[in-house]
Amino acid sequence: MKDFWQAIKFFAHYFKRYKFGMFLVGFFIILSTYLQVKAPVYMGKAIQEMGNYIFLKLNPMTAATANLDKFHHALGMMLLFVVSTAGAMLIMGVLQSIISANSVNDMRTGLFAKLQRMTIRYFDEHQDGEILARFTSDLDNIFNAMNQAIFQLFSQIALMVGIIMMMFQQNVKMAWITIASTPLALLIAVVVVMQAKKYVDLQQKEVGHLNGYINEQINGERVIITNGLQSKSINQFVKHNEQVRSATYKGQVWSGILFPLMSGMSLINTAIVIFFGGSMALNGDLSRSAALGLIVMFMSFSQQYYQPITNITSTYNMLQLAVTGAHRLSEVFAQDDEISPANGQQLTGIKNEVTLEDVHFGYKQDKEILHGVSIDVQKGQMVALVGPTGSGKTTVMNLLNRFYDVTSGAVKFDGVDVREMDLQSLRDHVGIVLQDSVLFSGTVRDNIVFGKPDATDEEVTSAAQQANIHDFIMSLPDGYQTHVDDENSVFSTGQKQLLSIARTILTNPDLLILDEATSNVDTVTEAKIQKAMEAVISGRTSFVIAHRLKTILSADKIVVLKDGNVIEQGTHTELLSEQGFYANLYTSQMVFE
Ligand SMILES: Nc1ncnc2c1ncn2[C@@H]1O[C@H](COP(=O)(O)OP(=O)(O)OP(=O)(O)O)[C@@H](O)[C@H]1O
Repeated sequence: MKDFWQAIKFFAHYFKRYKFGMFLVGFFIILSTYLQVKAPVYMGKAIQEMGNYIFLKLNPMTAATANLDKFHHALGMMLLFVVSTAGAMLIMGVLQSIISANSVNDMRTGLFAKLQRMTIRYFDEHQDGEILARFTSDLDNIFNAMNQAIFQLFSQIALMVGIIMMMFQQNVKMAWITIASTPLALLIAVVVVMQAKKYVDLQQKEVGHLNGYINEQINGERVIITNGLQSKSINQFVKHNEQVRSATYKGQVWSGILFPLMSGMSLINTAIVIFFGGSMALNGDLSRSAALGLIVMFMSFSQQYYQPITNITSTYNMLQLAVTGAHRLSEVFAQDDEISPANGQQLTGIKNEVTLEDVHFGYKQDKEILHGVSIDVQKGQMVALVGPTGSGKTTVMNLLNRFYDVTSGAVKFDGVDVREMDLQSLRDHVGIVLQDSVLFSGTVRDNIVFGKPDATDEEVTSAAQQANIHDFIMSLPDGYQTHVDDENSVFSTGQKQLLSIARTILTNPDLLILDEATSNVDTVTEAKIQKAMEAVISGRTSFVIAHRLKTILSADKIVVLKDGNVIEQGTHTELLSEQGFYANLYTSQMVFE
């Protein structure tokens, strides 16, 4: 129920942007309902007038007075109402399509803009596929429901109320007869819908499992091929697929029986209406032609009356999916934005030093990762962070750029806490080269000038030369204009990092954070990365996460982290002479070199 109200609030938020359109939709719903329920009245009238005409014509005493004027009038009115109903519905359909398409467009833009404002924490805690699903399945479900169910719900409720009112206005007794079977129809509808929902939910769950399985298998294809696990993989897939088939089939059967059941109910109801209408005529309650007109009118009402129940119940699943989608999108919109302090201090550059002062931090409240880390780096110096996997090296980097905030202690630039700084100015002065560098779709040049779009060709070439990637770029068929994207790229992992280094050189950051890419890198590329790193680090305040110790021998300071504590600090020579953890690490690495 909470989800339901949240969905109402969510849709109201977007619909209120289209107040005039919504007003017009409301107007056309009422108009089309009125026209639709009034048409059977004229149909009954036409039949009654035709009956009157026939009775007058058959009687020689009155045959001369018989004419079809009233019949033609009633028939004309019926046609006018039927055509007008179709016209009103057409306009309503166009309006609701416009509102749906625009609202979903607003949602998509709002969602994307929201993602750009969110903290790194959100992206760390949610899988890519999960975030993507907000844009795909959730927005699709919302769009489908808007187009086919939400406005339909309003118009069908209006139609039901309209038919009931019109029936009671025309004949109270016949109205009671027509609606007498409503409780039974509702009971059938609820049972069928609940059963269908059970299997549609199951189907969604099974499709989720199947997609997860496919994803996992595609990612692990190398391991599968290497270990000859193809048949096992297929067998497992067949099992998942069978579960999807079984749930889909049952859901379809239950959803499918709703229409025949309701049509059957509607026909039985029509028979009851004819039976009671007929007996009213036979009992002489009404003239024969009036009774005939009434029967035709209520036959039409009876058929219309079951439409809303059938239509609302058959779109129930669609509405349910839209409520879930709206709930999920509301959750995303409720996430914290990155906070930049009001009137935060502008960072204009590093004059003296960058420091971490007794920093405690944990990604989750109950699990501290860094336990009082203090590091300082003087302007122009290079600090190397080393330590076993999981010791907290990347975490220190995350705090320097304020991806996360410390629990206690502080990260300071020239004595100013990063939490008091304008976030944009901080990020403008910090450059990051990640281990897994990303390429954006575009040309090679676009990828280098990412942080400085107005860079000249000379600047781009110079940055690529310093990063040792110029020659490779020139060997590509279109040079700097070669089109690349992350999935389908001609660049290896190491070359991507070189490109990323060129990108950073171009932005000329005051503080450089570099996570050395050493995995999957051949020795030639490794040597190139080493040279490129030297070029980008030279004279720049920098933090480097080093996996291969020989790349940081010249560091001004090496900080050794273990289990979130700084256990050693000093230059390479100092640490070697200490004969501690670093010395051991270095000696063991040299054995394998
Ligand atoms: N986003 C996160 N949420 C929760 N815990 C995290 C997150 N990122 C890292 N951790 C945990 O924090 C600890 C330190 O991780 P961190 O990535 O800083 O180590 P690292 O020294 O950089 O390791 P590696 O050399 O393997 O990259 C680990 O126990 C890790 O599981």
